[in-house]
Amino acid sequence: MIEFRSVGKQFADGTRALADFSLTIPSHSTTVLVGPSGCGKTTLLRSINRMEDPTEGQILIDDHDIARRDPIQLRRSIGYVMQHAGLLPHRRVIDNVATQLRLNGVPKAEARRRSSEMLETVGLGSSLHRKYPSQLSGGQQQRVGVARALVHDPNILLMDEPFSAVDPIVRAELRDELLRLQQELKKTIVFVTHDIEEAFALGDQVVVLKTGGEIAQVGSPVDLLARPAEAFVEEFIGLQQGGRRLRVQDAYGRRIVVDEHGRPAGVLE
Ligand SMILES: Nc1ncnc2c1ncn2[C@@H]1O[C@H](COP(=O)(O)OP(=O)(O)OP(=O)(O)O)[C@@H](O)[C@H]1O
Repeated sequence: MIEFRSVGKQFADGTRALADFSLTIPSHSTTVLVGPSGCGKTTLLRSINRMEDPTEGQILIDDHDIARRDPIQLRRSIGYVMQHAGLLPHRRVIDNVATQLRLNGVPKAEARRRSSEMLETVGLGSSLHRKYPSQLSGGQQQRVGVARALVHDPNILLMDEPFSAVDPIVRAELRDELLRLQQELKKTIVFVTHDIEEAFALGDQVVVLKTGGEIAQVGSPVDLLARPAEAFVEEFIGLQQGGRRLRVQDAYGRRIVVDEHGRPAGVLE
């Protein structure tokens, strides 16, 4: 469990990103932080592995205050995936992944074996392992980024808009792949996005943020749709524009679901 207790963050230039932010992130499930640009999502994420330190309040992982942990040790114990995979261009795919283990003191042969297995797990076959990152597609590079983040078997995986730089089809593929992986691995995932569809697809818990890191609502996708806490949430999840209002129409004896424009969206079983 990750717990934010009255966390505040003011940057050196005086910008206040967070004030009195409190949230509990349960273990073994996916929490998505979603909100408009600049609302503090990345700052929240980076404060979990101490890439940023709060200026007020506390963050606890399994009841231990992370301010007391060595930041480098902490960072190495947590998986982190960024928007651009951030791979080392002069290193082969397998070595990009293995580096993570080598830093944690795993011998070279074992590091390569485990890296190879993890690359297979994220859907990258052995023919790609000895290539360089520039020889891979954007989606494949992101998969390497995920493999690198998971290879040392961290309990926590932080993902900062990991799929936003790839095209929509690959993005959907990566999203489905993450759902599959998570069913198997049951990590504590904290996922940042400004895309509400992605938040609904991935999140067990979705946190809708407003500017200044203020929480508009925390709940499951069903909670947000059925009981939006305020107009901001309704608008953010697309209820006000009517985009999520579906209706049932009868056609040829079957019940067809249509959207607000009357376009068919599916069949009701
Ligand atoms: N190093 C910094 N120095 C000063 N201000 C910063 C710094 N990093 C972020 N900020 C500011 O803090 C606020 C929150 O930024 P953050 O990157 O956490 O937002 P975000 O929700 O992740 O945005 P986006 O969706 O655009 O990535 C913004 O106002 C931003 O300009």
